[in-house]
Amino acid sequence: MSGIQVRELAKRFGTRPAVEGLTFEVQPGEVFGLLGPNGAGKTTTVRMLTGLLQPSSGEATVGGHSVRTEGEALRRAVGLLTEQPGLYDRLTARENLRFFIKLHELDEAAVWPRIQSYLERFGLAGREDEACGGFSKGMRQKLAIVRTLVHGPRVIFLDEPTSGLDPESARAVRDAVAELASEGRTIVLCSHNLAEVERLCSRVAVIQGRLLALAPLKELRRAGQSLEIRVEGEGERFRAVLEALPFQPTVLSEGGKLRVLLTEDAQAPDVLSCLVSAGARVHSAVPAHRPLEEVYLELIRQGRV
Ligand SMILES: Nc1ncnc2c1ncn2[C@@H]1O[C@H](COP(=O)(O)OP(=O)(O)OP(=O)(O)O)[C@@H](O)[C@H]1O
Repeated sequence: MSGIQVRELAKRFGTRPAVEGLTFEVQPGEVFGLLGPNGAGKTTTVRMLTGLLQPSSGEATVGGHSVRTEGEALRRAVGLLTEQPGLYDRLTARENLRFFIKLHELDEAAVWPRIQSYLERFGLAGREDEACGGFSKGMRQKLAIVRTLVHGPRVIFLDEPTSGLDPESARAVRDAVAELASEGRTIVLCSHNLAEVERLCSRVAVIQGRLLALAPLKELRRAGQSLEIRVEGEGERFRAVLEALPFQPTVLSEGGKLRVLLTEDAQAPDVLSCLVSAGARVHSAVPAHRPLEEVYLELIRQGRV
């Protein structure tokens, strides 16, 4: 079985639970976001799913390998980009990569063309024979990503992959991630960069010691969608009539702009016909999604109570 299947996974350090009751699945070809505030248990979860830490209870299968009983095979099969690039400063980029090629017992001649294509994509081609100690933070990060991909893993865990990268490099990395997913690889992205999560992930889990939410990104954002309407004159004149609609929407007005919070798409036509009947001249009406950040912060707030 490929992809990731997690069932009631938990880790305690001593008597203190770091994470518990984690249950989710990630399909091949999916970019799955693992979100949560500092100390929420993301790293602990990733370490369990990559065979670096034994769970206290529960089970998970990653790329067909049990995290409990097949740690060795699992560690060889997955790709893991950790927060710290963990490169050998005194070795050149090529030597660093060669080290991992040997570790995975791969034929260098066979894998190098793919590695070379990543080096080119990330602007590192031509720098292969320089010592990593002299690389900038971004160059080290990009080399660490190449290293994560050396063995062509089917399941890839990326912790803050674009941290420290300039916008152009960050885009190159995002494009590479999307491409890896389109090749049918399973990708788990841990990130505090919610704009990046919105761009890359199809589904997310929000955790804080336990699962607070597990949903397609679209669904999370739909919670609290709104309609942004521009009318002639002051929007405030229409607030009362809109709030009197059967579904009693919350209405915010500012100058000629009205923001009507909806609970479902089907309410939009009612809002517009109500406005027109009340004599409003409507210039535009645009559905607006609530930014992921707002939904995320609300989930964390609710999770704390
Ligand atoms: N080896 C360890 N020994 C004891 N406690 C640990 C250990 N590793 C993690 N923890 C605890 O487990 C909890 C979860 O930590 P974890 O590093 O998984 O969080 P995180 O979500 O990755 O945070 P961040 O976003 O800051 O990286 C924290 O309370 C942390 O102190």
